Amino acid sequence: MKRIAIVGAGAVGLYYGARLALNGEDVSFLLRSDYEAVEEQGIRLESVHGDAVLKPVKAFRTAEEIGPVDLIIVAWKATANDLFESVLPPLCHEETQLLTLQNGLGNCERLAEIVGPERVMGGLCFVCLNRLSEGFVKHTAGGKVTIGDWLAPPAGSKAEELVRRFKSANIPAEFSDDLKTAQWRKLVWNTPFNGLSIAEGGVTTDRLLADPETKSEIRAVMGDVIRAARALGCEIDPAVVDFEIDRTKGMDAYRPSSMIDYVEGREVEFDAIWAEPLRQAKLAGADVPHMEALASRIQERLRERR
Ligand SMILES: NC(=O)C1=CN([C@@H]2O[C@H](COP(=O)(O)OP(=O)(O)OC[C@H]3O[C@@H](n4cnc5c(N)ncnc54)[C@H](OP(=O)(O)O)[C@@H]3O)[C@@H](O)[C@H]2O)C=CC1
Ligand SMILES: CC(C)(CO)C(=O)C(=O)O
Repeated sequence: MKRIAIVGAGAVGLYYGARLALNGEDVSFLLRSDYEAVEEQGIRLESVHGDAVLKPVKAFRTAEEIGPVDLIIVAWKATANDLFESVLPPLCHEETQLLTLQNGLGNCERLAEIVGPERVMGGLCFVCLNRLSEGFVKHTAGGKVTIGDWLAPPAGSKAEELVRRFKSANIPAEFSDDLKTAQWRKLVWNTPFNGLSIAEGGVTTDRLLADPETKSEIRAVMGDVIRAARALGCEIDPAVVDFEIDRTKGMDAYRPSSMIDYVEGREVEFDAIWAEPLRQAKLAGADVPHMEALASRIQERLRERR
């Protein structure tokens, strides 16, 4: 059987790791603050796709204790990526594959520097997951994971095989043969909603949509993201703007992951979700004034918080 390690076992890592383990996969979790609770109570999922408990859990405090695995799933915030160089080597053998489920841009590139681009995959999670207490994840909406290879393989996609394993574990998943476009497609949501939830001082998505001014800003930022993607050769249908706004209405008072980090005083994934997309947009010559203004407002909020 193939061994899997979850690096960053928060909302996303606990949820997908537990689903895979419940389907018989050999999953080890690298845990920090949740270690004791998970050892005692296991991982508990309350989910629109069915509640579940994983117990016992293969729980570890260090990568060295886990040892080499066949697949590493990275699900910590991009703000922890500087630790890749120390955490990943003990988990790798010569063919270990890596899947990042992180939001934003720049994560695959960091992994590719360590193991080479052909072993890296990216997954975009169109899902609402919150870790409500240690080892306990609530999954309130959505569920699809779009998985693609960072470097299009000459034959036999690793990502396609992984999609099959995710689906068999009760995780809706689809394969993308264009990971870069899929990443920008995900940013169409994260850039405005995660961003304005911080820029407006820590507010939920229902409040952003209830205010005509912020709602119109959401549309404008989404337009910029789609324009930036196009300048980089990634075509996104502008109809996704209405689709995403309607989908978000169904999430009620949702707290985007970056907004939770902001209100709880933790580091925010600013580089991955705003700075790097903006840098790439400008390099490609895209006119993105709303993305730019939003990034400045977030920086201002983060400065005030210090
Ligand atoms: N939540 C969601 O619905 C979605 C999130 N995403 C993306 O997925 C990624 C993960 O998000 P999410 O699960 O919400 O984040 P969480 O904050 O819930 O989880 C991050 C986890 O990483 C762990 N971690 C951080 N640093 C280390 C370290 N040095 N060693 C071991 N563990 C560490 C944290 O441990 P500790 O608890 O000890 O700090 C925590 O368990 C992000 O990129 C996010 O943008 C994408 C789509 C949806
Ligand atoms: C957009 C969403 C809710 C998943 O669809 C997400 O990525 C987040 O909360 O960060």
